[in-house]
Amino acid sequence: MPQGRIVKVLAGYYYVQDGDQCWQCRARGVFRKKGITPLVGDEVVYEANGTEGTVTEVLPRTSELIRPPIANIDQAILVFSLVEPDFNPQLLDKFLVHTEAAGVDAVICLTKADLVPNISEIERVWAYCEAIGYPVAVTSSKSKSGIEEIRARLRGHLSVFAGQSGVGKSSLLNALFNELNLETAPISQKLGRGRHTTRHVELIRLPEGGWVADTPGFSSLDFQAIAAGELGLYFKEMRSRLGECKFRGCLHVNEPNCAVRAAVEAGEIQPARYQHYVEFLQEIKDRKPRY
Ligand SMILES: Nc1nc2c(ncn2[C@@H]2O[C@H](COP(=O)(O)OP(=O)(O)OP(=O)(O)O)[C@@H](O)[C@H]2O)c(=O)[nH]1
Ligand SMILES: [Zn+2]
Repeated sequence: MPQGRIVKVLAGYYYVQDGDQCWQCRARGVFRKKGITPLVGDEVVYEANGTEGTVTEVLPRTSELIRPPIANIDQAILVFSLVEPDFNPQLLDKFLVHTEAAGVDAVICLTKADLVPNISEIERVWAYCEAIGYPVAVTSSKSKSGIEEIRARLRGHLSVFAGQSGVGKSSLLNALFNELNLETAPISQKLGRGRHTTRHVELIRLPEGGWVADTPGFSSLDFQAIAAGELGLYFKEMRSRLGECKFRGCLHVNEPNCAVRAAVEAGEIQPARYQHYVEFLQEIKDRKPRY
C-alpha cells in the first residue's frame, strides 16, 4: 500500500504527497472513533481510488505541535530580528524552552542584518547566541545574505519557523523560495494588533529534500504544561549538570551546593540565561491552575 505525507488539510480533505503526486484524500471514519486526527506532517498509508484517495493508517509520530497543529517536526528555525523589533534574549530563551520541551532541534536565525550599521553589534548578539550552544545564522532578506546557510540547514528536516510578529519570517521564506511570494505587510501595520498575515498550515517540499511549514509555530508561549522541576532540563547547558546538585529536586535558586549556581559563578553558564531561568521558574510557580 502506498505511503505519503499529509501536506495540507482543507475542508475535510487531506492532501497526501507521494513523490511528485499529491492525492486528495478522505480519512477513514475509524480514525474519529479512535480519537485520531490526522495532522499536517503525518506519514500515512493511503489507498488511491481514481482521482481521490483514502487515508487508511497514520504512522507513529516523532513529535506533535499543538499550535500550529503539525506532526513530525524535527527542527524549529527561531527567527529573531536584530532590530525592528530589537533582539530579545528573554523571548529567545522562552522559545528555546519550548523547542527543548517538544523534543525539537533549534536553529537561531538573526534577521534584518542590513538594518544594523555596526558590525560589532551583530557580533555581540551572535556571540551571545552561539555561547548557548545552538547553531546561529545571520541573515538579511533584503540583501539576501545568509539565505543559503538557512537553506542548507533545512535540507533533510521537517522544519517550522517561529518568532514574534514582524521579525521577518515571511520575508525569509520568500527569499528562500522566491516563487512562493508569501504575503508580507509593513511592520507598522502589524505590530500592536497581533495580526498574522499567515493563516493556514501547509508543508512546502524542498527540491533538495525536506519540508518546511509555511506558517509560524509556537504562537502560545505560556508555561502551562511545564512543571517547575522540569524547567532546568530545557536549558541545554544546565541539563548536563543537574545530577551534580547536592539535593535531589534542587531548583537551583537558594539551595546549598547547587551545581548550576556554581557553573554560573564560574562563568560557564551565561548570567542572562540563568536570570531567565529564575524568571521562568517564578512564572511557573505563580501560575494559576487552569480549570
Ligand atoms: N530591511 C529589512 N527589512 C525586513 C527584513 N525582513 C523583513 N523585513 C521587513 O519587516 C517587516 C515584517 O516582515 P515579515 O516578513 O512580514 O514578518 P513576519 O515575521 O512574517 O510577521 P508576521 O506575519 O506578523 O508573523 C516587513 O516590512 C518586511 O519588509 C530584512 O532582512 N531587512
Ligand atoms: Zn541545583
